[in-house]
Amino acid sequence: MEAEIDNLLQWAKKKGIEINGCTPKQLHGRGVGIVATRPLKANEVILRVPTDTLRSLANTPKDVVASLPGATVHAILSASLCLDRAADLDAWRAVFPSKADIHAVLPICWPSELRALLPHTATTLLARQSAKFNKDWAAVEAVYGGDLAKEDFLYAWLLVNTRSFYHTTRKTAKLPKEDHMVLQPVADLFNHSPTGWCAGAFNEDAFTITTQEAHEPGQELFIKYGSHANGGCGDNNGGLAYGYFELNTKFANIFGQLSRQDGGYFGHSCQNIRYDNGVLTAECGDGNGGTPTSSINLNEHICNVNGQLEAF
Ligand SMILES: C[S@@+](CC[C@H](N)C(=O)[O-])C[C@H]1O[C@@H](n2cnc3c(N)ncnc32)[C@H](O)[C@@H]1O
Repeated sequence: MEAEIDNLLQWAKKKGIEINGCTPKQLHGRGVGIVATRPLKANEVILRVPTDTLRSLANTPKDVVASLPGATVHAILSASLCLDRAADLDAWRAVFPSKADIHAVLPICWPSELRALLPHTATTLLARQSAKFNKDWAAVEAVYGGDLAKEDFLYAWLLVNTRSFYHTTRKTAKLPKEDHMVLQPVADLFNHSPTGWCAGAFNEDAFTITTQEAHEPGQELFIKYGSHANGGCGDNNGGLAYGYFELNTKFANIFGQLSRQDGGYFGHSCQNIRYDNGVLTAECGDGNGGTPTSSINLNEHICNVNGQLEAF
């Protein structure tokens, strides 16, 4: 894997992806992750991925998008990943987990006798995920069935599922949350930790990842993943607990549009903030002097996980 990582770093440099004080590394039990190569302080930008290197709906070949009207962005990005056989992608593809790795860890690929051992909550989520995949495959098979095998589409679909980020631009701010899904070479190598994570942020030009605390050389750097639409709320075990968090830390104002984002602090640039029947509404500055009214349905982003409110 060392040669593949060196190759990826050279490719990334050519693409304008800046990596500072850290490098991808094969880690026991976690595939590839990112580790510090020198002492890092808090607030250092360790990765900058220019917007034009993201794989998004906007830069998917127009013929692929046009051939799949009404398909989810997840389906379109996955089909495009399968159909794109350009050698330019080889450096990135070489560090993907293999099909065998994906099959080993993701229950959607497991035989039914193994799936039967899953706890109830996981079975519910898996049923939702399988339904979403089947719908996406039906849309793609109808157009590309002669060219794409279901197994290859599933592999690409699961890569998108486990490696995509949410990224909003002025153009996409008003689209549904799922339409903000993008793939980000190199950023997709950060593993997840629920604590001690680095912060991701984006603007029109780039996506950046910044340390929030000091790291020693060799220490792994993590980010904190959000959930996908096909994740959603888990089941609970009964009983009541008091769940609380500050909405301001979970939602952002993106060019006048309320959006789900950790550390978003929408309250800094929105006013007349109100809440009615699950919907948060406010007048939010759009950066052009306007303050359009924006609403977001909190039920789509907050759930009760075993008595604790969680945003996803
Ligand atoms: C965005 S990728 C991260 C890079 C990945 N490790 C790789 O080799 O390409 C997400 C996948 O990494 C793995 N992963 C992420 N965080 C992890 C952790 N804390 N421990 C173990 N595996 C993790 C899971 O398989 C997850 O689906």
